[in-house]
Formats: sequence, structure tokens, C-alpha cells
Amino acid sequence: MLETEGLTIRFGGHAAVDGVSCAFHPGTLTAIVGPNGAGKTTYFNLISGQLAATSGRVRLKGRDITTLAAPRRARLGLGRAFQLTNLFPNLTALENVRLAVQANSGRVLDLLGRASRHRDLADRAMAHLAAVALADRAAAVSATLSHGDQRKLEVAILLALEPDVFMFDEPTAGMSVDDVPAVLDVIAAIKARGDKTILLVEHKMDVVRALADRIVVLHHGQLVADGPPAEIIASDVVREAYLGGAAEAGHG
Ligand SMILES: Nc1ncnc2c1ncn2[C@@H]1O[C@H](COP(=O)(O)OP(=O)(O)OP(=O)(O)O)[C@@H](O)[C@H]1O
Repeated sequence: MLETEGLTIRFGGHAAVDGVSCAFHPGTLTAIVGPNGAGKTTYFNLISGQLAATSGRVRLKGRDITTLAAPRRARLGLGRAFQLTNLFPNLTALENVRLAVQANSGRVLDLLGRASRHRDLADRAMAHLAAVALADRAAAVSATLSHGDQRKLEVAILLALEPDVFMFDEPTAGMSVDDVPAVLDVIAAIKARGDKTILLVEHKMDVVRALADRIVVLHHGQLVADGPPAEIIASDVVREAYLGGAAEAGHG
């Protein structure tokens, strides 16, 4: 379980995330929504460790990780798809995923011979590429992939790292409509496993409706609503938070 308690960050006098207490459970996909500037990405940054909290706590499987650096949190099971910053641009798609498989593989593989170890890593990397419908681009140098394919590659890398918690910040932003279903399918497949905790920041309400078990609404850095999708989408607080049309803006 991932949990934040009174999580707060101030920039100058402004609380971008303001006392957010929330628990996220395995097998549940929670969509975090709210208008532009509500604090969604900042909340993600506080959880994954890109930003240090002014006050409050972050706990992962009961352990207080509030002051740990981002790489330590990642090793403890927090997985976040970063907007393309995780890719080695000069390596192929397969090499990028294979490195992630390798980073994640324990000593079990050392028992295998060198050749079979190499093959096993490549096979597993290919399976992750196939999961995001990118197997046919395995040999392409990452920098030459389309934006949509690069985003899919990031998801494949995240799959290879096998985190307990998957954090997706607008995973389909900037993608062509043809690329979107593959990413949504893979997120749905992660959810179907039932043992992963999934957080999704998403502006597109059709995506939220399709995937979310629960919706948390942030507004001015505060958690203003939390509940089942049908209830939250119909609620006054969400209608008010979205006045100005942020709900269908699809950017951020
Ligand atoms: N490093 C920073 N320094 C100062 N202010 C910041 C910083 N990061 C975020 N903010 C402010 O915190 C608030 C929340 O921003 P954040 O990007 O988290 O919102 P968001 O809900 O993700 O918005 P969007 O939907 O547009 O991505 C904004 O007012 C933003 O200007």
C-alpha cells in the first residue's frame, strides 16, 4: 500500500499540494483529476521523490519514504513513467527494455550460462515490447521512433522494472489516436493482474471512465473529492472544479 499523510509542498507562500492524505491499494487504479494547476503533477513528484515535501509523510508498504531520494524509492517498488527522460536515445528499443530487464533481474539469471542468459533477457524484453504493440520496432534506434512509440517504449521499460506501484502522468498525451489503445490496453492488463497499485493523472475523462476504479479530485492543491467514478463524475464539487473546461483540455 502507498499512502500520503498531510502531504504538503510550498513554493514561496503558495501551497501547490496542501495537506493531502490518501491511501492507494493494490489491485486498484486511482485516477487523479483536477483542473490545470491543481497540483496533480506536483503530488506525483512528491510521491516519487522528484520534490521534497515541506511537511507530511509518504509511506510505501508501511515504510516511511518521505526523505528518500527518487532512485531509492524506485528500488523499493515505486515505478513512474517519465516523459521520455528514461530513454537512452542512441540505443534501440529492444536494448532500452533489455537494460531495464537486466537492472531488475536478480541472481537467478547468474545461474544460467552466458548465452542463455543473454537470450533470456532479450526474450523477456521482446515480450514487454510486444505488450505495448512495439515488437515490430524492436531494432529501431529510440531517437528515431515517433513520439507515440517513444511513450509506448517508456511503458515497456516500466513493465520490465516490475514495480509494485505504477504511476502514469497523462500516458497518452501527444499520441496519435492510433497509438492510444495499445497504451490503455497495457494499463488495463496491469490492473487485471490485481496485485499492482496504479495511479493515473489524466485529463481525458473517457480514459478515466474506461480505467478508473476510483477518482481522487485535487483542486488548489487540496483533495476535494474521493470515491467511485460514477459518483465523483456526477458530483457538484467536480463540476465546480472543472468550471472553465479543464476536463476536456487533455494537456498539462
Ligand atoms: N517548481 C515549482 N516552483 C514554483 N511553483 C511550482 C513548481 N511546480 C509547480 N508549481 C506550481 O504548483 C501548482 C501546481 O502545479 P502542477 O503542475 O502540479 O499542477 P497540475 O494539476 O499537474 O496541472 P496540469 O494539469 O496543468 O499539469 C501550479 O500553481 C504551479 O505553478
